[in-house]
Amino acid sequence: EIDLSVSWLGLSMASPLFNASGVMCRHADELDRLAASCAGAVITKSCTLEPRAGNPEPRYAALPFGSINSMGLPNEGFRYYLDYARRYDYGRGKPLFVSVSGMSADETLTILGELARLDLPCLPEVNLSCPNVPGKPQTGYDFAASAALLDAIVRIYPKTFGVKLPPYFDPVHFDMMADVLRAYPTLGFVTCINSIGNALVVDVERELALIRPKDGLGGLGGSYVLPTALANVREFARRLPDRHVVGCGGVTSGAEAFMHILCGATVVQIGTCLYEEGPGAFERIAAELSALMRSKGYRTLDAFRGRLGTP
Ligand SMILES: O=C1NC(=O)NC(C(=O)O)N1
Repeated sequence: EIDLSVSWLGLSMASPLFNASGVMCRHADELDRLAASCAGAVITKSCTLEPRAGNPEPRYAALPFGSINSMGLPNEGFRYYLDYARRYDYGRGKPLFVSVSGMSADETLTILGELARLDLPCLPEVNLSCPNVPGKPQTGYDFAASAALLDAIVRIYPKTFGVKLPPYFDPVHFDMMADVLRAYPTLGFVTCINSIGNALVVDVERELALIRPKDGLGGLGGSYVLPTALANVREFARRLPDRHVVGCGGVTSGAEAFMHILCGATVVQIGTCLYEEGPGAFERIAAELSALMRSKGYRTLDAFRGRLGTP
């Protein structure tokens, strides 16, 4: 029988699939719905110190092959998510991840300090890559700022944590960011990728950008980003063999989840497809993945994880 389970970072998951931060995870009822679905884990919307309404609408648009968004970190504030993490039923076997995206390094450190004090079984995913707060650069594209933040984080957060990375597009940048990340032994996982930032989609008939923030600039998600996501998964998995890579980007089917795992992903997050299809996507994609594995004679994910070859 096909076994889709994953054991990693002291966690065990019945399915390698869960939501990408930002999708169906801003409010407690959404998070509960994810926990009740076939998702193998749950991650919260990136939180900031104070609640945020986010950017003016329209700020999300579905596209023929994915999505564009400039939400601007709308969230209930970190205390809301820490409270959810306090009340969460870890016994049901679905890990909880808390995404953290302070509006400054200090905010991120304050949030992580509070999280450390609670000493809960949840793990932080520190978002280094939100492209949608006007005037706020993606930390992940500034290697010195990333190192400085990580230096400060490991001083106040003693446990295992992860980071959400933006996509990189040059081997030199894969090398430079991997060199930064390698220096932090408690960095247990890197999530590749966040949306491809600052894309522009045009409505020809109305001669308008599709979304309002930043005059139409927003993060690209969905099928458009799959090849870039796979490259980032494979390149970071190669460079950080003793850490886990969480694959994210362009997963709409079992075959695409298979691709991410073949490229080295331990587990896989689903964003745009979840937003458009709903939590039934987890069951469908898991069933498709199982069927594909069966057709190839693989019984477990370990049988093919990281085994992508070159012709
Ligand atoms: O990290 C993020 N990535 C995105 O694509 N959008 C959200 C956001 O805008 O809040 N944040």
